[in-house]
Amino acid sequence: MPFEAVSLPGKPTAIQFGAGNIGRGFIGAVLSQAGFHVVFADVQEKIVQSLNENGHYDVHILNGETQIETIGPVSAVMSTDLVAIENIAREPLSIITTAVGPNILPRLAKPIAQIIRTRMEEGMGPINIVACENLQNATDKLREAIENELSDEKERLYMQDNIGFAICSVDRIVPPFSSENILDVGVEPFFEWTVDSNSLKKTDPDVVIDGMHATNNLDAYVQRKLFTLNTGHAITAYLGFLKKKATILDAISDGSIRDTVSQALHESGTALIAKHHPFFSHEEHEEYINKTLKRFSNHNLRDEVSRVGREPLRKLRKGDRLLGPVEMCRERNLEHDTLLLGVAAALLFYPTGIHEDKEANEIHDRIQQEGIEEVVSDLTGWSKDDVDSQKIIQEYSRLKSEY
Ligand SMILES: NC(=O)C1=CN([C@@H]2O[C@H](COP(=O)(O)OP(=O)(O)OC[C@H]3O[C@@H](n4cnc5c(N)ncnc54)[C@H](O)[C@@H]3O)[C@@H](O)[C@H]2O)C=CC1
Ligand SMILES: O=P(O)(O)OC[C@H]1O[C@](O)(CO)[C@@H](O)[C@@H]1O
Repeated sequence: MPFEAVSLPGKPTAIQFGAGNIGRGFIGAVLSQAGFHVVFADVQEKIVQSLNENGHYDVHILNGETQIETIGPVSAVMSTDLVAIENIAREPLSIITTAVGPNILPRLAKPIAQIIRTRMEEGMGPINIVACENLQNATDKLREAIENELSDEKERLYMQDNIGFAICSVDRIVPPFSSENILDVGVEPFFEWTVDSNSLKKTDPDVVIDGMHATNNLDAYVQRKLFTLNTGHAITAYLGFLKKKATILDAISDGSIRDTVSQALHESGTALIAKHHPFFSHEEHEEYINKTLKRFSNHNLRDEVSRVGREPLRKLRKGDRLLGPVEMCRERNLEHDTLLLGVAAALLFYPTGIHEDKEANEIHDRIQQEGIEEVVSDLTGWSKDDVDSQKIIQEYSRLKSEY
């Protein structure tokens, strides 16, 4: 069934691809509260239909008290419906955001290329695109995919002059939430959305977005978040899984897991401070680590270790939350044994039943078929006799026999 996004006179439009946890619980909510008419583009017909029928939804701030923010007016289209997408392109659009998952991101190239093409044909002015995914340089990857989707040099030149592609760091824990209304979301109180100010184009209408912080030092923010919050979260999930803990709260409440995660974050932190000095001081970073550990201990969130550990192959990519801080430490000759333990724990993540994970299965099968040495060497790019490869394998064997 086709869905039309209704235009609201006087309000600038924002398209948010992905009406999931982060889409509704964070980015869509910030944009709506900043004065945009938010049009969600998703592939789930049920969600799209509900958004159009209700025109709003509730964000429950999970802080132990009843705090609800109603977000609206909003509407939605199917991201596969290129006619509906084209119609939004003609609106007073100023920003496109995404939160669909790094593996899905390239699929947005087609609808976004359609928006760019339509705006070029209509002689319309600049807009900005910000991919809000847990992936370094996600927006750059999206831009490459869009570039390949465009038909000719004229479209590419229009894109170069009129489309701002800004990378960002997106930080708010939004686990799945159960409520009578499928649109409602439950979020932690904390949020931080930081966008690269150097890449933003001036748009018309130009709206100052409260809740979006623009900086010209984005790399430092991205790495601080990815190599602290996400590194700590992932290691908590993988160690929690091994100790049969269901949730992040259960896992972080285990003293030995907490100590290990804290140690890993201090290893990563030492490298972050060294790399981004004087952007972070020791004192500030210590506070950031403590705040992160506190966020994992939020008694009002039910965040399963299976969700936080999901897609371990992606999390084990070079530059991501596990090997990223390890490389930073290796480059500087800094201690990183606990981070290597985290890598070993990720290799043992193997949830079954309703939590089964394709990537975890793939790792498991590859280790069975090729052996742990081969898999470690392939993922890390290090030789089999590299001292860190050996350490990962030792930790892997130890954890495997212990749990
Ligand atoms: N949930 C969280 O706490 C946080 C998530 N992130 C990142 O945000 C991104 C989204 O994560 P979540 O919201 O948790 O996932 P989610 O699974 O709740 O939402 C993803 C949404 O994308 C939609 N989708 C899938 N294919 C699509 C397509 N082709 N076009 C349009 N929509 C499509 C899905 O139907 C779903 O509604 C990920 O990159 C994640 O790493 C970042 C920070 C926090
Ligand atoms: O969304 P991903 O990249 O699979 O990883 C889960 C992580 O993302 C978050 O959802 C938010 O940053 C965290 O809860 C967790 O660290």
